[in-house]
Amino acid sequence: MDNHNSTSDGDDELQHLVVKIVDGEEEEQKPKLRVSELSTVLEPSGLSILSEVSVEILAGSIVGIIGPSGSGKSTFLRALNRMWDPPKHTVFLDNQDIHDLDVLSLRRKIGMLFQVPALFPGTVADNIRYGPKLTGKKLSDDEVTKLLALADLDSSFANKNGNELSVGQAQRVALARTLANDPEVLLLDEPTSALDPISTQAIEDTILKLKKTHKLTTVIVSHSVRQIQRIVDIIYLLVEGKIVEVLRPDRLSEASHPMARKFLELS
Ligand SMILES: Nc1ncnc2c1ncn2[C@@H]1O[C@H](COP(=O)(O)OP(=O)(O)OP(=O)(O)O)[C@@H](O)[C@H]1O
Repeated sequence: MDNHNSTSDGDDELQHLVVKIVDGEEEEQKPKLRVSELSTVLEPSGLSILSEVSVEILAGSIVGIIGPSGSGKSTFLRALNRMWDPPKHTVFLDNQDIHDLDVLSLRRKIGMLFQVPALFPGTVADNIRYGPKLTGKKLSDDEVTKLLALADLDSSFANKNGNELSVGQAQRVALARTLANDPEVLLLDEPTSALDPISTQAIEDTILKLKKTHKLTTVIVSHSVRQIQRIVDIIYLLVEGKIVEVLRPDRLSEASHPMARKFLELS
């Protein structure tokens, strides 16, 4: 771990900072996710992707992960809901080791959205109903409409086929489909990098709305430093598999790690 900004459990200064940023008050907030000394080594090559990453993600906060290409951002994000299986005792949801949860229910609690939406064959409504159906729940037309509205789509989309949609519309449907599972945490892996500005804004607005209305915890990986500054409460800067800086969005220019400075200058 570099000395710039430690993220270890004992770092009172960081916790203080995070609590203030998220709430605007000095109120104690519980960590929703805790990552403890997460290291990921690829076998058999021995390539190290993540190295002793320790962070706390507070309930109801929006956390941004930025860093150069190949620094391990997606791997970190995927480890949080076992799309990439982390070692045991390294990732905790509400203080419970995620390995102690059934993987499907974990992924319902921790939903994920990728760079390019992949809709299932069928209508938009079929896609949105898919997750709840797996647990025996059939969403009503009204519930589908509400989920569409949450992702800034009107009810006329419900009967459209996935292949009639633009990428931006499909991404909003993918978001509504993820939200249909009523997740507690949303993982977003460069969710708007393939989208036009209007769809990008719709996704950003939805993320901010969900924070207010549902106190949803969100972790977003983005190459857009501006996007990160627009929506997140706290930024983790990942370089070569290590968190090298923890920064407030309005203080990004204060990054001191040389790689971090270079990355920010070039972004
Ligand atoms: N399954 C895999 N097999 C081999 N190498 C992998 C695998 N997954 C990731 N890597 C390597 O691990 C490193 C980190 O990858 P990761 O996708 O997490 O980085 P990233 O920061 O998200 O990159 P980008 O910004 O380009 O998406 C890269 O060098 C990548 O090539």
